[in-house]
Amino acid sequence: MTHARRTGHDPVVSVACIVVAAGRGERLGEGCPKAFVEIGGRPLVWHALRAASGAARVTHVVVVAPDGLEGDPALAGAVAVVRGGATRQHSVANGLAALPGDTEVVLVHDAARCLAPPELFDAVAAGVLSGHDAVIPGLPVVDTLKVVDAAGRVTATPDRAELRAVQTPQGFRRDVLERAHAAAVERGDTDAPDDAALVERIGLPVHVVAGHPDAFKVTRPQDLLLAESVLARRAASV
Ligand SMILES: Nc1ccn([C@@H]2O[C@H](COP(=O)(O)OP(=O)(O)OP(=O)(O)O)[C@@H](O)[C@H]2O)c(=O)n1
Ligand SMILES: C[C@](O)(CO)[C@H](O)COP(=O)(O)O
Repeated sequence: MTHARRTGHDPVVSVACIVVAAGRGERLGEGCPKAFVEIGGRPLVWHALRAASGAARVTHVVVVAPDGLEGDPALAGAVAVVRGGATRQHSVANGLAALPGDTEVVLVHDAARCLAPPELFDAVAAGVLSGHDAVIPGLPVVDTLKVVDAAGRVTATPDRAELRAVQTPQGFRRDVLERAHAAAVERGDTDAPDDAALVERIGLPVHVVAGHPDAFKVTRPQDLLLAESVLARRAASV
């Protein structure tokens, strides 16, 4: 995990993955940081780190951890562990500051999307290595979405065919992501919904590739049941 590997493209390209794991998990309500809630007997962040490290194109993994948990054994194997910030955006910025110097491509991944498979990391990295500035995985939405005003009135029904539910890992040329975060600081933005939104704000294109159903975000209690069932399905298929 800490060695730059051949990616199929010469010369060797260093692809780092920042796993953000410093959130509180208020919607999950387990009373501890969400990334340290366990499925299959291991913390969510352990599963996320394992998947990122298992991707053929990922050469380094940096974890952004909650205060006081930087030394947790679940994080062994990361090239660096840094402390989280007040928002996801701040946590990613802390991870960016800790990247190995030779990093050219950065993937940013939510520990909460703990079951995203290694192939998804590779597909996103491949998109950046093929020349895109920013690549994100997305799935078609299954519900009809409405735009609603403050009074609860529907103001629009967007065409579902044009919408995607986006996931992580999201991949970027390192210089692009650093520029996007620096511009956010200059504008005073502190809580971007995702990193792609910051790249959009500096006017650069973001390319969408196929997402994966297992890359869902553990957000509410029922998501833990789904995660356990995905692990059981995987165990049954080996
Ligand atoms: N200050 C923060 C906030 C979020 N995250 C990370 O960003 C990812 C996506 O965030 P989310 O699912 O919203 O996690 P929480 O903020 O923990 O959830 P909640 O909003 O329910 O408290 C998670 O892996 C989370 O650990 C982070 O590293 N630092
Ligand atoms: C980054 C993300 O997972 C993309 O879907 C999502 O925006 C995180 O949102 P949250 O509000 O932090 O759960």
